Amino acid sequence: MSGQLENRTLTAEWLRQNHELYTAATNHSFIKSIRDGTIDVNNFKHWMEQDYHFVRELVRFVASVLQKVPRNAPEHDLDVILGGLTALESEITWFRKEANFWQIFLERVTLLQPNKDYCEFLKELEREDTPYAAAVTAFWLIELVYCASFMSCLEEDAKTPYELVSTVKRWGSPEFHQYTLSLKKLADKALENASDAEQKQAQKIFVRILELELKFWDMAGFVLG
Ligand SMILES: Cc1ncc(CNC=O)c(N)n1
Repeated sequence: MSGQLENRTLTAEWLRQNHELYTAATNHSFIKSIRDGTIDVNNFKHWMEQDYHFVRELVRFVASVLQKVPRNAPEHDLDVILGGLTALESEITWFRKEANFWQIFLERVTLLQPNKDYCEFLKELEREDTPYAAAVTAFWLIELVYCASFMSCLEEDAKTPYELVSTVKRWGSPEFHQYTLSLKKLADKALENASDAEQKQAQKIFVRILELELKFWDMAGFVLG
């Protein structure tokens, strides 16, 4: 019964409608190569240098979501977004530490086109004319793609290399999963209260995020030379 109710939410419906794209974004060959231990370390380093810069733009986006939380929302709603924002601070510290370990020079990275495109899209979402419902739905989905992807690398039969365990735990842990469920609740509540036009806008953004996540993995798993 509760399962049925859950599946009637807009986020669940959109996941069903876009099942193929969602699966492509969460079962990418890059992630599979981590899971089966065959990953080329250069691909991993390549992903990390690009992702660090993406996350810096993500901070600005999450700050914009925080500002859009309705003042009459329960205190808990703001706390969830604030928790997401503070987690990004330790994430940035973690990226720098990892970069040091892998001998990556983060300040020398050239942003590749798929990363630039994604960051540009985040900037659009940061604008005032992107309603809270669309923004919080986007935020949930951005986190969900990483969670669902990296969770698979922690399954019992996964052969994730030891050096990558801290990475996959960052996004694939049960705690991170719980956090994505909290975001999903915020998204569904906001979407329920949104106008038809706002729901349509959020749905478009939903599809765009999945496309951008997929292209981000494609970029990461491909190293020239
Ligand atoms: C491209 C991309 N999508 C989602 C995430 C996960 N959120 C925060 O770290 C990420 N790091 N990078």
